[in-house]
Amino acid sequence: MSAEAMSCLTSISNGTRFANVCPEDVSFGRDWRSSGSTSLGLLLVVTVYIVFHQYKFRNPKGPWVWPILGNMPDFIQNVHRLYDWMAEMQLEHGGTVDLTFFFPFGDLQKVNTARPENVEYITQTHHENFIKSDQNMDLFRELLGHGIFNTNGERWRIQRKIIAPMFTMVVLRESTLPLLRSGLETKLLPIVKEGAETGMVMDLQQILFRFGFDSVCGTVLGLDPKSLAKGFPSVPFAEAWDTVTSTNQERCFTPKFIWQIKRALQVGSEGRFLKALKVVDETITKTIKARRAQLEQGIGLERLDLLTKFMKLSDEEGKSPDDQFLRDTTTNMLLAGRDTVSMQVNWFLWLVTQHPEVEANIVKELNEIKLQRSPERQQDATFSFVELGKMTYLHAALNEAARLYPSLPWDFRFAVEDDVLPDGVKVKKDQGVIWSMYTMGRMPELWGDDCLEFKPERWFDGHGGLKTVSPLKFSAFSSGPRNCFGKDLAYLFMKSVSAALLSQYSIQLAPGHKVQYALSIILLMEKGLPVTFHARLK
Ligand code: HEM
Repeated sequence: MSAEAMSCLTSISNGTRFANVCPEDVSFGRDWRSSGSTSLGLLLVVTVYIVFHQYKFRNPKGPWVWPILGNMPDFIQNVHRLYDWMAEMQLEHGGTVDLTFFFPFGDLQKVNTARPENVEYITQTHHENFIKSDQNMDLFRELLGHGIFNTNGERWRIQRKIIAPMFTMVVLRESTLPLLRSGLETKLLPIVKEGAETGMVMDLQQILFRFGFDSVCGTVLGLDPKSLAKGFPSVPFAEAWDTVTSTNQERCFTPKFIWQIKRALQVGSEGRFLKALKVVDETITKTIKARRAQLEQGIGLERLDLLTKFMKLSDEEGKSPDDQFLRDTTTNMLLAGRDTVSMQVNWFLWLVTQHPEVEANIVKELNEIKLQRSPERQQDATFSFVELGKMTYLHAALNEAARLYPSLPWDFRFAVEDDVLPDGVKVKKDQGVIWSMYTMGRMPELWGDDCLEFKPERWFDGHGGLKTVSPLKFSAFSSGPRNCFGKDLAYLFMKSVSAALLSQYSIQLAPGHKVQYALSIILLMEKGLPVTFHARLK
């Protein structure tokens, strides 16, 4: 190296401007100047882009929107506590936030609200502008077909008209409850009894999932998959159903182009989805065909399951529903009724393990109801329809659990046209709008400063009855024309199961276990609910 070059390097290391020190080293100086101006230019472009981006996508209602990444960095950081993160942001920004995911790859910009007046606008007064769009239907079409959850307009209206009358109190009392009581006596209680006698730790979430699946299959298809049995057997239909629902849910948290590539290549979760869907479809189609053949021979006309009832329907021209309608409707009913109720009971029983005073009140109420029984019915492990109606405290406690841990924490629609929500937030055509039942149950302005506490007493009207609360405040079952018409069935299930268990057993959470929800459309517990059962003294 020349002496001049050496002196140059020394100057650099001394921090002197080497263009002055080495006037002869022209090429070195020119390189530096051109790469310096390139860097400056680049910096300027990036700065202008960021300023423009922040101006165009400025987000007064939500976290900082990163160029390219949108809100993905915050999302990834908070994904393990998604619903609480959302609740914190919504409360901080007056109830509504804007979030943008994968901005450059598609329309994943969402308005997230928890304001009751917005929910009323979306689900009731302007529900025709907020629909289940093609984007929504693409996610679920293979599983739900054109069933009630996955349709709009006339097709939805007709299904609602056909299905809703099948959920009357008479039907629940005459058809659903006997099936439920028999399942409790022959399946769930014997498993729990064995667990209590051996003192083993059992996953209550798993037990409830299996019991929920068998019950809903009985109610909807008139089929008993026997998934809740000693040793928790592997049942292909039950396992396929679990796989189908969990992998289908993954799509909701994955950019469309990614799941569509996986779907085309049939790999990963999409590969598992397709395999499991085949098992589900085959089982349901086989059941439909077998039932139709039986009914045509006049066999089983008295059956009480929904499938048989649908098959017996006929329109003005005497036509009964075709196999595709039956397949889609029964799949939608399985989805509606299984995880929702099982998980609602799961969260409720966990809360009871954490609140001995609530447990004591429930047990007192159940004992008082049992005392009114005739002597020959004293030992019945399950409760009658009339008895379930008397369980006011249990009902209040279940409401309270659904307020804090609604089994559907969010719901969403897409805007047909540009719109403005009552709180002034603009929604663009085709944009997604989410409303959060999880946040609504935790808003001090709706429930008071003690809103995070589990207090069944808040549901009482002061005269021994339960308060009537607007679905825009207690939103777990949604509101408006697309509200949940399975609500009475859900309470029948939740009360029957909880009363049968709590009247006989106290439940204790396994020591050291921390309950945390999973990232899922239905609020599940990430690592189940390990508990022990302890028989109550008679
Ligand atoms: C604790 C249990 C339950 C909860 C928290 C719940 C909650 C909900 C919610 C939030 C919706 C609105 C969904 C949407 O906008 O797409 C809904 C709709 C619906 N639910 Fe439930 N549900 C429960 C149990 C049930 C049960 C047991 C059934 C019957 C088997 C049922 C049948 C339905 C149906 C058919 C709809 C669609 C209504 C429509 O789109 O017109 N639900 N439910």
